[in-house]
Amino acid sequence: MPQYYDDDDMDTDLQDEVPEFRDEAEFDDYLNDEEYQLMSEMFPRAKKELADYVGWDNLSVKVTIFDHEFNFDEAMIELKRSLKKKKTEAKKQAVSNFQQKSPDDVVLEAQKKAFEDVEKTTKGVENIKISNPKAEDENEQGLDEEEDKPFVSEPTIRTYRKALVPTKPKKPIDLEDHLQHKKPHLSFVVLGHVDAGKSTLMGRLLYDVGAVDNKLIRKLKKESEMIGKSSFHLAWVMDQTSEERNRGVTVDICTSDFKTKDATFTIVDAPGHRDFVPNAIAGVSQVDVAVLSIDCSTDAFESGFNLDGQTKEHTLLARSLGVRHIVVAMNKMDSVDWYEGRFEDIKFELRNFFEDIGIKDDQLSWVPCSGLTGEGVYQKEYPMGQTWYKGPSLVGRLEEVSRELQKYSFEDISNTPFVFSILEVSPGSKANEAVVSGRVESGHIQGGETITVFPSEQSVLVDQILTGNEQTPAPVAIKGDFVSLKLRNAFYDDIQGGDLAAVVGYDIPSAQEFSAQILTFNLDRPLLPGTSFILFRGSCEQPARVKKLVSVVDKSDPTKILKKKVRHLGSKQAAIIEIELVEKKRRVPMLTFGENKHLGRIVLRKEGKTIAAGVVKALEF
Ligand SMILES: Nc1nc2c(ncn2[C@@H]2O[C@H](COP(=O)(O)OP(=O)(O)OP(=O)(O)O)[C@@H](O)[C@H]2O)c(=O)[nH]1
Repeated sequence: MPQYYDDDDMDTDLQDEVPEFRDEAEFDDYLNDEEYQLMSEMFPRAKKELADYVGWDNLSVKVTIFDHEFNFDEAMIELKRSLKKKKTEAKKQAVSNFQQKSPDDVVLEAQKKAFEDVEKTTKGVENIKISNPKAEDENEQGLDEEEDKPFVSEPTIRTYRKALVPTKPKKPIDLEDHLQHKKPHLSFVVLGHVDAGKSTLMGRLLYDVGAVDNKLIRKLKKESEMIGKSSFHLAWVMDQTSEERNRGVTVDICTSDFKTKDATFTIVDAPGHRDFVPNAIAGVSQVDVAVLSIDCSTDAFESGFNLDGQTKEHTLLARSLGVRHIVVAMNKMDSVDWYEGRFEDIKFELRNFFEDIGIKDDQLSWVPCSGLTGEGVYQKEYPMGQTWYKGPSLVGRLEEVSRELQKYSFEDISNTPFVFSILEVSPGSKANEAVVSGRVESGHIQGGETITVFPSEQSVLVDQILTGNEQTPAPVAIKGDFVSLKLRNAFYDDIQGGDLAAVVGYDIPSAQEFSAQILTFNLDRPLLPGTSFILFRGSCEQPARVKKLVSVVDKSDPTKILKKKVRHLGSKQAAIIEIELVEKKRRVPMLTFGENKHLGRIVLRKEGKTIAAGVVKALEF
């Protein structure tokens, strides 16, 4: 059984339960339609009113409102009488935190922009006619559920002649021999709270492994000293070395490659908004490993981890999207004099959370380090005072993980069809050329082979494979590699970030509707048929809505149906649902989880919050 369902509880304060009902969902079910409607209106108001109180949970609040026959004021008086007010200290901290721009604000802003950008992103697809201007207007309105009506008409797509017969590589290689001699390759994303030191850590890492030269460092140091923030020069390295990509979709991903004696690496980064959750999703969905930067300085962990839960959300997403290993960089240890107690306390708390969401100990590594001073990052020795940690440095651990994860299976790579996720497309030097960059999702490809790009279904010739920051030609690209493919016979206009490509003979269908197995997160409002949300699949994000709630299933055994005829879904329920994409200007190529473990994963977000994660079960049921 897939292991992606979990029993997480993001809000530790909200755990007490009233005995008559096992959970909130059971209570919601008990209400009749009229009561349910009233509760949906009152409950969000009640939550707002109780924001300064501790010790309540969703169920007890709902039951109290119910017991008071929906007399809101009376219910509030009773609840407040029985609850404790938050301590002033905690409140002060929360106030100062919320004075900053919250990640959700950033998300909402960006999602609004995403909708405004819909036209821009589809520009260049001149062959698609939009024959419902009303729907276009509606779509620009943004996130309002009412506005997310599907377009009535189907798009008209230019048709291409799809190749049916594969072409042979120009210079065939001995794949088995190649795999035996190839250094393992690992792609990873860096996650963590705002100011957790992610950029500084990656800058230090790239500098220490020799991926950036002294000249650049000197230049950045001078620039950062000029603004009185000399420590920032390391944080700027990542932006300078990343190959910035303007992919015409709503999130940007850039990659930085580096190599050591034992392995090659790709850092997948989302510049501009490193703490912007949709970017984190896009980044996480491209990688096997996440480096989670934790700020170990005094009090920082407590505010970052417990208050706004961003570290928690990132981690939960990493797990939902199938990340196989998390290296926890216990960062800024220099600021607490490498005190072992601090390391252990934070590790203890984090470990409990990881356990709760189903991440096992052998999927985790813990490395004390300092991005600023460099100890624990690559080869710089720990200071004298640090005698308690004997393990590898951050890079050393990443090398080990790359070996553990990338035990190449010749059969797997040679027998599975080549599938490629396109992140960016740019025109080539000639009229019928295009260069697509992205990740090999399965199989392998060589120059001279023909592939088909979906959804346009144009068959194109792979002229050259280019890899690394320098874009040097390579004889082959295999599963997990980040490469650029120089294509011939391509209509550049009709390829976009989010498209998929596959070897001739392997068709990738486009779906407007599909069924999915999901697990809901903590919900403010129940998920109903018609609820609109943003669907994330890899780097692709699309407005979508719930078409039908099919069944509630057992979390630990999703084949076990607990309930049919579902009217709504509450928090932390596992369910089978039907999803409909409402943006019909361009079709979306989809693969099920059974066909591809990476591309078959989805995340559902609404109003800046992740509401569910899951897998695609079947297309066009
Ligand atoms: N003492 C100490 N300070 C650090 C370390 N790493 C980063 N900092 C400081 O922490 C602050 C944030 O560092 P960044 O690298 O910008 O953090 P970030 O997570 O990339 O920040 P955002 O991109 O804003 O999310 C800066 O003032 C850094 O100088 C470290 O290892 N030790």
